[in-house]
Amino acid sequence: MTTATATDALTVRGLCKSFGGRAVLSGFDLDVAPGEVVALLGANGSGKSTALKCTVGLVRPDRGRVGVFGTDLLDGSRTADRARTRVAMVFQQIHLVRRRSALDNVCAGALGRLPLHRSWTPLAFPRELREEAMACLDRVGLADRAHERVAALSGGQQQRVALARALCQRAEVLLADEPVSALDPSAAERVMSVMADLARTESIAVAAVLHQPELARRHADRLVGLRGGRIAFAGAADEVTQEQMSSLYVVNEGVHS
Ligand SMILES: Nc1ncnc2c1ncn2[C@@H]1O[C@H](COP(=O)(O)OP(=O)(O)OP(=O)(O)O)[C@@H](O)[C@H]1O
Repeated sequence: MTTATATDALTVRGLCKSFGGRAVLSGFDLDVAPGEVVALLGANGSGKSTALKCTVGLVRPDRGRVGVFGTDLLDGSRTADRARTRVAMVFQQIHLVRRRSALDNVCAGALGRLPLHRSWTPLAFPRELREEAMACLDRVGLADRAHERVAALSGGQQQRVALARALCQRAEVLLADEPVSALDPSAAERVMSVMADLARTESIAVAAVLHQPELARRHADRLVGLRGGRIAFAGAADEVTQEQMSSLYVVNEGVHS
């Protein structure tokens, strides 16, 4: 059992989830500190996405606890809802409004923290917010594309817009589900570099599901391996052995794919 420290941004304990009586997650634990990048690795069907979705509340776990800076995220309270706004999620299939500009999409990241008494339309985003969004785009190297429609950007650029949107949300925890799986190697490298740089410079706690072990080793501080819904290993990126890594991808009768 892992022990949470006062500095952890994200603390996950004992998550369990079954679908149709079949256990897909059995006792998942995770701690991520501000500024730290943790990569979740594992074969298809090992439970990585379910672990992230349970963590953010998109899937209700059967058991377990999720804490964000000490607040229980799953207890259904208003405090939990507020704590959830500190968490952003980035997916493989990029959830941006394709016909809107990159800048509008980034501004939309702030909707959760804007006053609720007026409904914001892209034209009404306040000037300060547009400036902040522009600074976020600049942080991911896309200030010069701010006014282009998202549909006109490449997959890697769109994923960087998604990261800028998380920045504009002022997220302190970022969960990324296969953020680079659809990208070519050089775009994947760039997106991971940007994500790791944001983690370190903005003190964001990042947990990312990755399918590329070497990319994970290069950009993550720690690696967590999942096999058949259980943690197979967890350790510093430079200490996890090649054998441990390879063991995740061995065809195994216990793994659901
Ligand atoms: N909503 C659902 N209903 C039923 N089964 C599900 C559901 N979501 C996930 N599963 C099953 O849970 C298991 C784990 O799925 P999950 O998507 O978490 O794995 P993963 O490690 O992320 O896989 P991949 O690398 O292929 O994305 C799989 O066998 C999957 O079919």
